[in-house]
Amino acid sequence: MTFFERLEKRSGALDSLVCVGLDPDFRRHRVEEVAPFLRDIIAATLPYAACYKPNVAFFEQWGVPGLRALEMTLEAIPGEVPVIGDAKRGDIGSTAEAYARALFEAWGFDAVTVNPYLGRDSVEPFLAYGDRGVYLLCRTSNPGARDFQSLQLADGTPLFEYVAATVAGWGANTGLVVGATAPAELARVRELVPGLPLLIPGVGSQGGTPEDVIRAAGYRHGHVLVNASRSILYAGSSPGAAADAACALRDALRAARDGR
Ligand SMILES: O=C(O)c1cc(=O)[nH]c(=O)n1[C@@H]1O[C@H](COP(=O)(O)O)[C@@H](O)[C@H]1O
Repeated sequence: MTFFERLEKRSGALDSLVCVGLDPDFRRHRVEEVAPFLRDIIAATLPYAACYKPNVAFFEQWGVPGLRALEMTLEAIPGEVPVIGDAKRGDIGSTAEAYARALFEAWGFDAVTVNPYLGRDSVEPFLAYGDRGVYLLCRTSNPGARDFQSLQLADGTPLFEYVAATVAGWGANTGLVVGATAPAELARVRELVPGLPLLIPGVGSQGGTPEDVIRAAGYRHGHVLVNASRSILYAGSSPGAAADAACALRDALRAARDGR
């Protein structure tokens, strides 16, 4: 099964669009606490998590001990649960090949985030792993997204729309990253490329809402995946609080679908 088939299956079985972001905060933990902390978070949030998304930067910040914590964290995720390695790589083809080997083979991620700024040849080494998923940055959730991504081409098309339409033809295993903080842009992308799976970060701590996301993107298992990291991990001081936050996000997304 491909990544997107696995994601659709789990998302459907749980009726959950929630992706739990695993981004441990260096202000809150010593490195040796990270793996046990995340192991408890994973155990508690499993009933609600269609997917997990460790952002590798949050492990790399501790150097080699942080990478060991990532290894132990990945071991704590049951095999049937898809895992996205968020690394936002983007480089010339030969280097991209090394990045793809690192993320897919050494780390064993089921999907990755990739920055398509360098163009098609920089993404192809990732696409070559046909059973894995490749989420390409399209319209990010941060304020600076407007600096480049909203610039208009000569015919008036914003760059992020051009990216969406272009990468749609790059392979069967591509998806797009579109932030929850820009619902109008999210709706536009959904309209332009209805068949492409979307990874939607930016709810919770960055201010995006489940209602806006579902109104803009629709509710479809495997095709809409909504990530929250800090607002789940640090919802309270116990894994139970993280579970409650993940459950609440799942329920808010369902309620938005059902018009409740
Ligand atoms: O690719 C991503 O996941 C991503 C893209 C984007 O546009 N915005 C964004 O916040 N992210 C990631 O999603 C996570 C959001 O974390 P929280 O704001 O704590 O929920 C972080 O790991 C970000 O790096």
